[in-house]
Amino acid sequence: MTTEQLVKEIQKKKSFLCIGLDVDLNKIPQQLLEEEDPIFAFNKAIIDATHHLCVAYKPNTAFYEAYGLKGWKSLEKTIQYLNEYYPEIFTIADAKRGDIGNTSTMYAKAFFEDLAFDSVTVAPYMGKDSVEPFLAFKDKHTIMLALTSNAGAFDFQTLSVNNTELYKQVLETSKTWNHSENLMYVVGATKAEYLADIRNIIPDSFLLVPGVGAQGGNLQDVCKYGMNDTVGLLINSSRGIIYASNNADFAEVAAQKAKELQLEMEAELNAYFK
Ligand SMILES: O=C(O)c1cc(=O)[nH]c(=O)n1[C@@H]1O[C@H](COP(=O)(O)O)[C@@H](O)[C@H]1O
Repeated sequence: MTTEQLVKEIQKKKSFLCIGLDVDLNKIPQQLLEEEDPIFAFNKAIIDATHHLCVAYKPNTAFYEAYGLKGWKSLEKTIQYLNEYYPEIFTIADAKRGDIGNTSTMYAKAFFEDLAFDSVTVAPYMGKDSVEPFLAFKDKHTIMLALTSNAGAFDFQTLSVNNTELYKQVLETSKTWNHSENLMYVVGATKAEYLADIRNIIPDSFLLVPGVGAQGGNLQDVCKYGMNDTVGLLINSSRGIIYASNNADFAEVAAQKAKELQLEMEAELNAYFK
């Protein structure tokens, strides 16, 4: 999917919501455990109930890898279902990969070719040759960690290097890489006040912003500092939406939660583009 197609979808739905499909069998309605593939059954119900309110889904691969072959199969069925029935939706494999170039190429093939995701998250720690193999794929997007939502973000990401903070150096340097137009960046919603500085370095890039809902990030603050003329934001909530109920009405209640966020996003879009 191209960035232009993503922006069109945001404008059409008045939403830049990304729903995280982080499925934990201990948290889903227990009657689903009788299904042949409980993870896929859960995802399908959530997707069917919420697809009109969001523009992206982000399965975090950890929640699938934890269940071995069965989990990987559920991930494959989920992305195939999305690509077949909701091809307008932007898909993110949250895998946080990155390795020597030769290995990164295989990671890129796994997520972009075999599973056919639109994007994958990567870690920048191994540098240019670990990220460029992902960037080489046309109309695919590589979402690199910049400033993450967790407390440990302050262990390394904000340390001073070259008289700047490491995450800022990561942003600056990554702009010089081949096909850097295929980069997006992760900035945690819990770090909204840093977005003004971040926008000075990467004014036009899309940002994936996780951390509203369960982690306490504030949507309005993220929009205030992070929105740009093409919106430039995908705000993710996982647990806050998919586990809003663990009764038979889970999909319906998830849709209500998604609708609440969509309405807040619509208000932000109306204010910015008035
Ligand atoms: O790359 C991510 O998506 C990510 C980066 C980050 O800084 N913080 C963060 O929470 N995430 C992911 O975003 C999701 C957040 O989930 P909730 O806290 O349940 O909304 C999880 O899949 C995290 O792994």
